[in-house]
Amino acid sequence: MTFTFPALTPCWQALLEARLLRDLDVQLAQLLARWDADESVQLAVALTSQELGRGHVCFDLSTWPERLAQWQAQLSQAALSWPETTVAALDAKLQQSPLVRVITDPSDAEEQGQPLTLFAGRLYLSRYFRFEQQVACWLQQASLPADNAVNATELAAQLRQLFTPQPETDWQAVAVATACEGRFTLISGGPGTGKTTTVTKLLALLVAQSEQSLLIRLAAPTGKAAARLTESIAKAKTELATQVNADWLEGIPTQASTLHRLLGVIPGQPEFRHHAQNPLPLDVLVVDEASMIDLPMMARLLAALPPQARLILLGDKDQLASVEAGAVLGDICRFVAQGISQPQAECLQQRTGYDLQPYVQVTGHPLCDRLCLLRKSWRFAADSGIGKLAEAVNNGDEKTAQAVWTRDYRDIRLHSDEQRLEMAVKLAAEGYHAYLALLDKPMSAEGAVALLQAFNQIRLLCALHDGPWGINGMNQAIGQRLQTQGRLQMTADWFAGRPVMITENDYGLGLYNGDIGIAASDGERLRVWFVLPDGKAHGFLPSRLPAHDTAWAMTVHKSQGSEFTHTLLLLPPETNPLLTRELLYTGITRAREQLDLFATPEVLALMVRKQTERYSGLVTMLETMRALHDAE
Ligand SMILES: Nc1ncnc2c1ncn2[C@@H]1O[C@H](COP(=O)(O)OP(=O)(O)OP(=O)(O)O)[C@@H](O)[C@H]1O
Repeated sequence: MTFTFPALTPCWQALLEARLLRDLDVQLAQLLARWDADESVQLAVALTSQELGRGHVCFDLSTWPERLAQWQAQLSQAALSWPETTVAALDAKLQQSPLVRVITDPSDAEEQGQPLTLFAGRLYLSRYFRFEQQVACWLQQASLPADNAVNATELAAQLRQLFTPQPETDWQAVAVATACEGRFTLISGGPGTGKTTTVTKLLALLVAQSEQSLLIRLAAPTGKAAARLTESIAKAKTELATQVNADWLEGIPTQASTLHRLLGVIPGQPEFRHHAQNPLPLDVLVVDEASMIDLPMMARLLAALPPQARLILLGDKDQLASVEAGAVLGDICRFVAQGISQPQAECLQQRTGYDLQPYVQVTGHPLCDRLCLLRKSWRFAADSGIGKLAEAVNNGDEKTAQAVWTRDYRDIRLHSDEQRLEMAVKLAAEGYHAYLALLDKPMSAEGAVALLQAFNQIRLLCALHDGPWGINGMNQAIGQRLQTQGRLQMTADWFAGRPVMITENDYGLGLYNGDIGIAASDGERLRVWFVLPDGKAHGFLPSRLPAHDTAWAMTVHKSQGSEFTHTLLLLPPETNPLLTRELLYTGITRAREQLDLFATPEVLALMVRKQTERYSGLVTMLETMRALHDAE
């Protein structure tokens, strides 16, 4: 049976034509209109679909009047006839709708088949409500006191072995002491705050304390982030080797995998091989770059953990949230502001010797005791402009973010003049000469490792895809410049020196979204060389590659999980919804030693002010569960 959509009313037609709603949003509303003809309910359905496309988990009803006002301002009066204009009236309509399941207790798992769910003034597609509910229920359980009793005296002694006592609180020691007890720990920190160092010490301690051998797994959301975790864990293990017994380190794996690979992809299906009925075989799971995990992935990951396994999430709460819906790490980290409980402060003081009384709040959620913030960056020295700029942007401190450019820091440069686009092309092309110089002889696997290392020294990051200020325009401009300079011969689609980024996972080839490769001849044929997780380079024929883009320029979103010695960050001259504080902070912190920023002071100021808001109900859900639990 085929379903024919009724003709659109002028109001819907106007919203579509003005691109205030997408076809998909309108079609979903129309499809469900068979069961509820109320127009305000239909508009709420369309908005819920639209919000998902924008990364929000739900439609927050409190934004309804604002949305109607925006529409009103953009549409001709003739097209308008809004049914309900107040939040209370819309809420009441939704509560009565046969399409909507109304939830008051967020742990209520009984399914009634409605496609939409209303909870605490938020309208969800029911599937997304279930994802959020699964995550909240897991976190609620995991924040209860654990029954894995530790030997307190032994633990305190081991912590002293790993951390030399400091005059000020050593947050790394506090994080390790926190994670030694409990099923879940989240460690958030900016670049170079020692997340990998801390987790390596933690794993060494867990190995030392365990009577049986522990099965530990390391993972990250993308191939690139997994490769970086592999690299940094190996480095941290080497640094730790002089400090601890060799057998403590032996149990720590050397390879990290992507979350998709860990969970086991089934080709053509959204579900994974590992789930609640077939849990992952592991005792401890460490996941890095957790800010990139979207809500459905987080729900599936948590469902696949065996009941007694420990989960340690690492990430930077201030970075861009996941591309898909949700901001789970950011949501959880909102509880950091609530401090820690009195018993937790006492326990941590016993273990580490640090006085944490100033952070005690009696009314905090139990989840607060599972969160750790690393506050000191070891990567950026006191005279680092990158560090100062990142800090000012992150704090929303517009004045300092402007003043840093006048302080003669040698590692940051601002280009605001009219010629900045041309300058970005020039600097990027110059920076890429170094890797192109390595193409003068047939490429071997060893040579390709060096080639990719040279390419990773510098990268141009853009906020946008399209237009001259986006990656498409910049990739074209850089290619042309290198060609004019005689560094490249772009005779066809594929040419020696073309860098590409993979944009979809190919499990068969072992290439993942975000992987970077470079085309170079092995003497006989042109191959595209990638460094695989084992650290070795492998050359693929161009025709075999999954979807890819040229990668002299990449978006800030795609650069998450990567760092470059020299980063060029190009921002467009006009305002755009994508220009946010999180994007600016993420772009700046991709730079290890040198940052060239191409932007007007006005756009920078606007970005420092504009924090991303992702609508979700996770925090309210956790608060409600706790209140209901306390009332029992
Ligand atoms: N307590 C410490 N004392 C001295 N150096 C430290 C300390 N903690 C970390 N470092 C050094 O700081 C650098 C960054 O540490 P690490 O890689 O653990 O940070 P990270 O937060 O994981 O970094 P990234 O943001 O790059 O992922 C490393 O060189 C590490 O050796």
